[in-house]
Amino acid sequence: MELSEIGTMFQNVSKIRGRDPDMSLLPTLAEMVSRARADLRMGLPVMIGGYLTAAVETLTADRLAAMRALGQPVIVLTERRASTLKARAYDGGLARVDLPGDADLTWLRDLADPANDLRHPMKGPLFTQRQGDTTAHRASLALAKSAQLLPATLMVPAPPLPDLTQLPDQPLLAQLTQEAAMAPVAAARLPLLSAERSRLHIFRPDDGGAEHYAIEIGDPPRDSDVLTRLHSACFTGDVLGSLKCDCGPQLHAALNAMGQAGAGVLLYLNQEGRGIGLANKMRAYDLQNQGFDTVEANHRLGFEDDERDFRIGAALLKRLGFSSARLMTNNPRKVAMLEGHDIRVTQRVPLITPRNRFNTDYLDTKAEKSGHLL
Ligand SMILES: Nc1nc2c(ncn2[C@@H]2O[C@H](COP(=O)(O)OP(=O)(O)OP(=O)(O)O)[C@@H](O)[C@H]2O)c(=O)[nH]1
Ligand SMILES: [Zn+2]
Repeated sequence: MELSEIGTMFQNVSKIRGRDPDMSLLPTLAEMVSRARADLRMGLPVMIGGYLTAAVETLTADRLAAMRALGQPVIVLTERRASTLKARAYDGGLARVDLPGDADLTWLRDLADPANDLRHPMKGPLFTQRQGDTTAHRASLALAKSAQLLPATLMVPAPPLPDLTQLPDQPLLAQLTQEAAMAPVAAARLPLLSAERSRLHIFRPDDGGAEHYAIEIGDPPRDSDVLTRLHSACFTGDVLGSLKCDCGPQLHAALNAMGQAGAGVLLYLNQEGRGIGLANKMRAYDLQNQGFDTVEANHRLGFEDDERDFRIGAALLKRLGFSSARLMTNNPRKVAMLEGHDIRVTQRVPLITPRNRFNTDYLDTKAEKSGHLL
């Protein structure tokens, strides 16, 4: 669906309702996408282009039957998941698998979720499609990921259904890759153990995504290369003190260093599990208990190694008025990203924390596969 058609669609809706609303009261594309995320998480299908689309993870048996009644559905998987399942991905990054006539909800869920891969390895033969436009299918996976669901959807061509969220495929894809604008919402003084002179700032993106935080220690001059940490949320490490990763110790080491220096900015980005969300991170941990490393586990779930959008860090620093940083990290990608988005990194400050028997393999994998300097 073209952008111009969205306007027509809205006009039709207003005609149905028998009034002529001010267009500014109707949802924008960004708002429709945010609504669609919530729909998929609840198990409600959405329309993407000409396809009725449901997330496999939240699909119910009734809705599976109803989708089958409309035609031949396809299961859309990322190439990562497809390669684990030995399904051919002809579409560059994704595979469209024909839903077999006898497949039930359990079969479908096992296709999306690798939890039982080792127990029931054979899912096939899987027949994948190779012709036609895949824009809507690509958009469906991007939407599922942004809803922090498993990247697996069920799609079937269908006429528009009233009351379902309707999204145009190409604009949806563009919207999901666009950088969100960050608005400051509130800030207040917050004395910390590591630094009594601290402020917590809350930022809200304009795309309905998660809020992010900045902890400003002291009063760093805006023209200085401020001591900076980009920290990604880790509920297990930051809050529970998990021994499986280095997040908790890194968080506190960074705050302590800033406290001692008397100035710094710690950006707390709500990108749990390298952007896949806590539920998927726990799925990844379950796979790690089955013997896969942190990168392999992400791939088996259908994700890339790292699904974070690091542009957010640069956007927040700029919002706070900084243009250069001394960055506390072992991850060269964070340095490259900031430099690529107009933040000069004058120094990389290593942030090495102690190893233990639960995190040592994880740290080795970060060094070997993700390029961390440990
Ligand atoms: N998917 C996944 N995420 C994990 C796992 N272990 C930790 N994480 C997440 O990884 C992220 C770690 O973030 P950071 O410490 O900011 O980043 P980093 O890439 O390790 O780089 P550094 O700046 O060197 O620490 C957090 O979002 C954690 O929740 C795992 O096994 N799987
Ligand atoms: Zn962690």
